[in-house]
Amino acid sequence: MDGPRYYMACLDLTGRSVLVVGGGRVALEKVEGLLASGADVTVVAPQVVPELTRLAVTLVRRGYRSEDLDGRFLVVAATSTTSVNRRVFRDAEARAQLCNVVDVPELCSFILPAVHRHDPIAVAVSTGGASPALAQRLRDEIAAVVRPEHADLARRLRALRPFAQSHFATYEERKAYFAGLVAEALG
Ligand SMILES: C[C@@]1(CC(=O)O)C2=NC(=C\c3[nH]c(c(CCC(=O)O)c3CC(=O)O)Cc3[nH]c(c(CC(=O)O)c3CCC(=O)O)/C=C3\N/C(=C\2)[C@@H](CCC(=O)O)[C@]3(C)CC(=O)O)/[C@H]1CCC(=O)O
Ligand SMILES: NC(=O)c1ccc[n+]([C@@H]2O[C@H](COP(=O)([O-])OP(=O)(O)OC[C@H]3O[C@@H](n4cnc5c(N)ncnc54)[C@H](O)[C@@H]3O)[C@@H](O)[C@H]2O)c1
Repeated sequence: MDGPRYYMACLDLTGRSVLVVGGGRVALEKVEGLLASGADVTVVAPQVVPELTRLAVTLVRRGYRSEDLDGRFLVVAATSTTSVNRRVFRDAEARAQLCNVVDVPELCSFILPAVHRHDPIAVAVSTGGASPALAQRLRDEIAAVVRPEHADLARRLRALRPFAQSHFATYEERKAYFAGLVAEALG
């Protein structure tokens, strides 16, 4: 059976408050990804792996409570207890907050793609939940297409944006200018 047709987006988590429920290896992996995106991370779990205590997160060492969701932009749950994961999802849905329960797509309002970063470029592949193993394989193949000159070009084009805004009067002119520069650089 086909799953949902997911809406693809890039979230700006800089300085935004994110809750991670659970403090095991899987939670650690998610926390590292969230911190790398600039999120302000709170972890709630009775037990946490030692690595988590060395990261710049707020640790709350007890079981999850509904009010832990207060003020969060989104929540990721990675506990080993299905009833807790279910409760987090139900609470998040009731508050219209984004929720990912790791590896349980029916308890997710968003799922995670396989990602390759070559800043500022990011390649993300989702199979819509059909196969994470296939998503990883495709991610690696597509990542090989993204070369250092693409990242350099992206940086140079970004630097030209203020000039284009002030120099060209219309959207059409700016579009033609940037398309021309990309074609000139890459053929
Ligand atoms: C891409 C990645 C991103 C990330 O997690 O950051 C990610 N899973 C990764 C790895 C991975 N996960 C699994 C394996 C074993 C091989 C396999 O089963 O294929 C491997 C491979 C490995 O471990 O190397 C098992 C698995 N995963 C899900 C289920 C449930 C199910 O299938 O129903 C099961 C079965 C559990 C079981 O059998 O018990 C569900 C989800 N996993 C997703 C994402 C979402 C859909 C992504 C998409 O659209 O493709 C979704 C729906 C929800 C979510 O978790 O967001 C990350 C790679 C990170 C990287 O390499 O950078
Ligand atoms: N380990 C893996 O490779 C792997 C891979 C994919 C998925 N998973 C699944 O992901 C989940 C987490 O895996 P893990 O290896 O990190 O598990 P783990 O057992 O090491 O960690 C579970 C964490 O959940 C916390 N927890 C338990 N009850 C809680 C509650 N009421 N409130 C808040 N936190 C609570 C525990 O304190 C612990 O920190 C499991 O369901 C597992 O099946 C594991």
